[in-house]
Amino acid sequence: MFSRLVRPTLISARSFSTTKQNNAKVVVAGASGGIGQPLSLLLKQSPLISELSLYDIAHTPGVAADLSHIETPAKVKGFNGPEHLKEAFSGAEVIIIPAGVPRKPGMTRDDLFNTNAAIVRDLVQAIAEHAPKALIGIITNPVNSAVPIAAEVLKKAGKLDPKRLFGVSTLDIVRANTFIAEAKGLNPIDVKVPVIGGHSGVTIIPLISQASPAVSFPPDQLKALTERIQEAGTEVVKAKAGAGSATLSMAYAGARFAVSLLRALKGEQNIIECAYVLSDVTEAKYFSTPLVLGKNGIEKNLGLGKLSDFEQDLLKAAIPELKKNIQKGEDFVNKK
Ligand SMILES: NC(=O)c1ccc[n+]([C@@H]2O[C@H](COP(=O)([O-])OP(=O)(O)OC[C@H]3O[C@@H](n4cnc5c(N)ncnc54)[C@H](O)[C@@H]3O)[C@@H](O)[C@H]2O)c1
Ligand SMILES: O=C(O)C[C@H](O)C(=O)O
Repeated sequence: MFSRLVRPTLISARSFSTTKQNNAKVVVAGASGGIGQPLSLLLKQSPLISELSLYDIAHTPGVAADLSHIETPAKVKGFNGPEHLKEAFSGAEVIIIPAGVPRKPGMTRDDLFNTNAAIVRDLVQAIAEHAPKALIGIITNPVNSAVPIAAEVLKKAGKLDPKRLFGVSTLDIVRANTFIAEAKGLNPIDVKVPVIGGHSGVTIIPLISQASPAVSFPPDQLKALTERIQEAGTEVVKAKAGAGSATLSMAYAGARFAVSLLRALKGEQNIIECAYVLSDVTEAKYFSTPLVLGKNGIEKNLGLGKLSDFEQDLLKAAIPELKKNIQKGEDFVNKK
């Protein structure tokens, strides 16, 4: 089934005029940041977007003015500060949230909770008020807790539609594709590796046994590759040495995910992405698996597929950590 994973083409500036267009308003919340800026740049190139709404608490007018000169149809508008949330969010079909602080060396994603939980809560509260039908993609870490926070806020507002809320784990898939392609001398464009679970350390579960094309590795190499995929975010944090975490690869992954949502909204069939969503596939209430996307968000959850013994053990290790992260997010909204 994973051969049907679809990789979007991020269309270059001049090719848009012959391509079918859409009228979607897309919001990037956190648009001035390390992820927000390149993500907005990539989205500005999509013919599926008629309005690109850039929201942040700093620097948005400059980012919007800059991007607005690019010769593609998407109209760019910048909104600075919470008093503009209504205008920024109203009528949006897709809202992608990369707002919040990134890690420094030595930190875990969970160490970001104290700062980022409130940011996600407040932005999602504004979505509940101004764009309750939007498809929401949460990039902000810790994703494992941020998505439960968003769900609880939406639930309290009577606006939760579990089919429309996603934690963006696409970067894990992008990395798995890249690393497996490198190891086997393949073109990464042809490689599709599902990555399930959550988005931190042991909760990231690459399903290399389900890769397309089929690949196999001796046990020690399989373990090393799996651990590299699980720790790839830390690899970037260390390399950036205090200047943040992955931004450019995340912008690519975020654009890939947003474009997949838009293509599905437009009625394209067989759009499949893994994402961290409300789920009854495992004991963890939120879990990432491959999803068929459609006009209303999740059309079908494709579940785990057949796991190898090695992957079963990864799943066992992930569940307690996921449950803890989920509880922490829910408690943040409900036990104040
Ligand atoms: N899901 C993933 O795979 C993944 C990958 C990389 C990074 N991340 C996470 O994405 C987040 C952003 O990373 P970054 O490198 O872009 O950080 P950054 O500090 O460069 O940018 C964050 C932006 O958020 C803005 N912001 C802060 N509070 C806001 C609010 N209340 N409303 C709107 N905007 C607000 C800031 O002004 C800034 O422009 C971090 O939490 C990071 O851990 C997730
Ligand atoms: O590692 C981080 O803190 C950022 C992100 O979650 C990543 O996987 O790159």
